[in-house]
Amino acid sequence: MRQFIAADRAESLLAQLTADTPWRADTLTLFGKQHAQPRLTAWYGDPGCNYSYSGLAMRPLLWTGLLQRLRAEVEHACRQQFNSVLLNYYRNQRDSMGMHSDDEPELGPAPVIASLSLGEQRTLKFAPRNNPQLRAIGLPLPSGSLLLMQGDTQRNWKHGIAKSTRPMGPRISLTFRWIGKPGKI
Ligand SMILES: O=C(O)CCC(=O)C(=O)O
Ligand SMILES: [Fe+2]
Repeated sequence: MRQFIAADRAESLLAQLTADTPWRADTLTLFGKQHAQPRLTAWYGDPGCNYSYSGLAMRPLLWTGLLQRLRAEVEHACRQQFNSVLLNYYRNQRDSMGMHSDDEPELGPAPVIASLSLGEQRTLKFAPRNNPQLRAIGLPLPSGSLLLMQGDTQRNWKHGIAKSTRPMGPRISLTFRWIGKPGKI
């Protein structure tokens, strides 16, 4: 994790993306039950980068100029290509992300995910999946930071963002991914 963009640029990106993104409020089906997703999302990618999780199939929106510029900067910093990005919008302290691993088959055996944080600092909790000797850790993600998850991170850990009782402002995360095209995984 490292500081990637300056605080004032992060603030203006937050404002721009909040206003200009066609945010979705989705309902997930988990074990046959319907749940409103506790945050808003938007999925962008190259044509054909379809992604599905928790019973939700998502077709990508076409890249905007702004997101393409950010993708190029993140690719340069990570020396890694990304063909899609999932945006998460946490409106306040009541929005959250349940504990999960990004281990869908589309992402391949060792997913590389670069996550850019804008706005309110939230803590990404990591909990071990199958090694009881490992302890959960909390990673605070300041505005403008870039987190790279790769290798066995998804295999060995779950991660998520808990609700808070402390009032919090909005946060957007941009999670850049590589989705294997059918037949190329
Ligand atoms: O908002 C975050 O930092 C976490 C996002 C995440 O885990 C995901 O999009 O899979
Ligand atoms: Fe994730």
